[in-house]
Amino acid sequence: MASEFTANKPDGQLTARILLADDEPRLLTMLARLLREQGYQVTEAHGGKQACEIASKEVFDLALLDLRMPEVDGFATMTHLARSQPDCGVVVVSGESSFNAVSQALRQGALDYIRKPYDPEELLTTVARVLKKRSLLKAHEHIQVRLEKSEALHRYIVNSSPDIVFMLDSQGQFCFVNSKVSGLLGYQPAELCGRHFRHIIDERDITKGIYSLKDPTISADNPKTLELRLKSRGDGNNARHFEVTAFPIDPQTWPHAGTTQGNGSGKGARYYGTARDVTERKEAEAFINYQAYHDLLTRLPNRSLFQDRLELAITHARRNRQRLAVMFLDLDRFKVINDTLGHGMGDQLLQAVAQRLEKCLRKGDTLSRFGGDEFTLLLPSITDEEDARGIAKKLIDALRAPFRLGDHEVFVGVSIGISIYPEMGTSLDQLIQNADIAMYHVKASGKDGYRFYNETMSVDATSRLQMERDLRLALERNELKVFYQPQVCSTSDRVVGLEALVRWQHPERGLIYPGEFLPLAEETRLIGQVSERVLDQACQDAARWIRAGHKDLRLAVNLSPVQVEHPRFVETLLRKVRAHGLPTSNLEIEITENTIMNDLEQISEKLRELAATGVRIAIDDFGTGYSSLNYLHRLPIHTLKVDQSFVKAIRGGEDGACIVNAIVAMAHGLKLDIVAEGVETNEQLTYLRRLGCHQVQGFYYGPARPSANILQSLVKTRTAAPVF
Ligand SMILES: Nc1nc2c(ncn2[C@@H]2O[C@@H]3COP(=O)(O)O[C@H]4[C@@H](O)[C@H](n5cnc6c(=O)[nH]c(N)nc65)O[C@@H]4COP(=O)(O)O[C@H]3[C@H]2O)c(=O)[nH]1
Repeated sequence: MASEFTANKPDGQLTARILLADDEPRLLTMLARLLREQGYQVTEAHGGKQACEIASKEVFDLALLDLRMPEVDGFATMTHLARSQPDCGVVVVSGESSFNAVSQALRQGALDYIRKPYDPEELLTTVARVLKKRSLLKAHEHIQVRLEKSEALHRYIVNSSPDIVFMLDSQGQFCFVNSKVSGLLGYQPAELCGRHFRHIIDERDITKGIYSLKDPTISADNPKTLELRLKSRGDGNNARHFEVTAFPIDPQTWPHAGTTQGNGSGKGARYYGTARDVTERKEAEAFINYQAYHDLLTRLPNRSLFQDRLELAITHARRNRQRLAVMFLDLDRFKVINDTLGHGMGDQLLQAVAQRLEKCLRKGDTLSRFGGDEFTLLLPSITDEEDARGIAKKLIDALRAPFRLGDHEVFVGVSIGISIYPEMGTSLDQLIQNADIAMYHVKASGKDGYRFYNETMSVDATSRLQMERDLRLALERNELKVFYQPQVCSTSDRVVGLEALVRWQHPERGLIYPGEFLPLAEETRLIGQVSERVLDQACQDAARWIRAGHKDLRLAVNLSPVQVEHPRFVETLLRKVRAHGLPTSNLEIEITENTIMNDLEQISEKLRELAATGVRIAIDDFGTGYSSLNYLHRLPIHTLKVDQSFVKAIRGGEDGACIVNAIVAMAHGLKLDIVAEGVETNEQLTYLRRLGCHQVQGFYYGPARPSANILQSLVKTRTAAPVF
């Protein structure tokens, strides 16, 4: 039970409550009067027994007790008071002056001893002193309790902080660290106290950490904030990122007393600091940064990072008079695979390609994904072109083996253009652009190879761009026309078929032949639109001629690989043919061996589907490609078209003639029709007739003509003169 001085007198003096216990009524009354005169609140007890009873009900600040009292003496009363009112002070006022009695009273807790008869002045002085002492003690206790509460609150706040809070001594050793360190890094505060702070800093940041505290400009008003990696306990590799703020503290201002509880007392502290875990933020920043400079699919540097590195490499090469190489790589057949097998497979393929390419490179080289199926490569220090040539060959070889994508095995090639600093460009843009131009020349000349840039290529590139623009316009303005070349029966001279051949009626350049614009159309994917136009027009024209009475007329249409490899090729083709009312049995599609071999499995299925509807299939330019007997009998092929280069060789027993012989024999053996292309002379015609090649096509019978000229030629038969 706490005893408080409950009221103040008007003059501000405390009014203490005093219990008097004496068995002599006269002395009791005198003492009570004396004390009351001083303003104290006095309660009188006649003997120890009554004192104990009163003390059980009322609260006192001080008890003045006689020792010798009947029934319950002063010692017993003290014992009772100590139990019931431990805060009540006791002063003994007794005639008993033996040493034993006095010392026992003091041992039992009496604060002072006044011997009877007492000097009133002396008694009042003692009472006032004891009360004052009691009051000071109470105040001290009160402050102590508040301090403890406050310290507990602060400790709670510090330990609940989301940050590590620490203090270091002048040597940089921990003298306090909050318990957050255990959750974030796994250390117990007690094991860190006394250890140097470098103990928890990642090796890479130790110098930075140590020098930061030595900075003469840091102060409480100007704390030092820096990012440090701190090691987790027991796992040096697993560092986390912290934003550490630290500043020196004036030791005079720091209360040195305190409990330790394992965290350290902060004694001797010279620096105070906090460490905020910013690992997640750093990781997010690192990821954003990575994303900004990398291609997430292949994990290769992206265009921006490549350009940064190239810029640096150029500066370095210029300063050291060195050379460097930039390569522009474009995959061959990627678009077809991507369209046919889907983008998921396409992505897998790009990843696999990137891995294979990377294996060919040295540390310091930068391979980047430039976009789509384009990659760029920087070789920062090469001695001469031979170095670049060696790498280019290695890259081409690396992609030669087939790639396994699910159940499919696919082949991709790569076309590589190379520019060398300083001979083939001195700036970033020039080097990349020239490598790109060189790459296009590889594509134009048959793909899967490499070329170094030279100045004549730029002219081509400019005209190529112009042509691409023109071709788009041509599609819009309907400048593409379909011409037809007859396929004639060599024995009857009757026109049995017409081959549709596209022409571009250019407003300025006149008639342009497909050899000039189809490769570009293939590269730029415009081939899809070009082919649709031709197919539409040709089906429409042929259907009209068939309706006009030429019901056996065969229409031969060339198809590009891009068309055939398209996933919905069969469906699209049949829809068009039927839309124009052309019987499928009157249509023959011409495809090259290379188109078939690009993906034998897929394409044979499509050809079977088409053949089942009556569409005929012809192999164009036969003899110039694989000429594999293996696929001939596995596919629904109706016609072989002998390439005109072999027909041209029918001149007095050249090898070409032998090839024609072989092809015709093979076609007979396989029961296939055969059409010889490029027949220009009577000699060739006679030779082919004798060989049993009954269908021919060529300038001998006339070139391809516009549709307006066709109908009349269909009714004519010829003996010696051309059809057209
Ligand atoms: N020297 C000579 N040449 C002759 C003779 N008879 C015909 N030619 C030419 O030989 C080519 C035959 O067509 P191809 O082998 O299918 O070769 C075609 C074909 O592969 C492609 N092509 C033409 N039109 C189309 C089309 O609409 N779509 C697709 N995908 N390709 C086409 O372009 C190639 C070239 O077509 P063209 O320039 O029209 O050239 C045609 C034709 O004009 C001759 O007696 N002597």
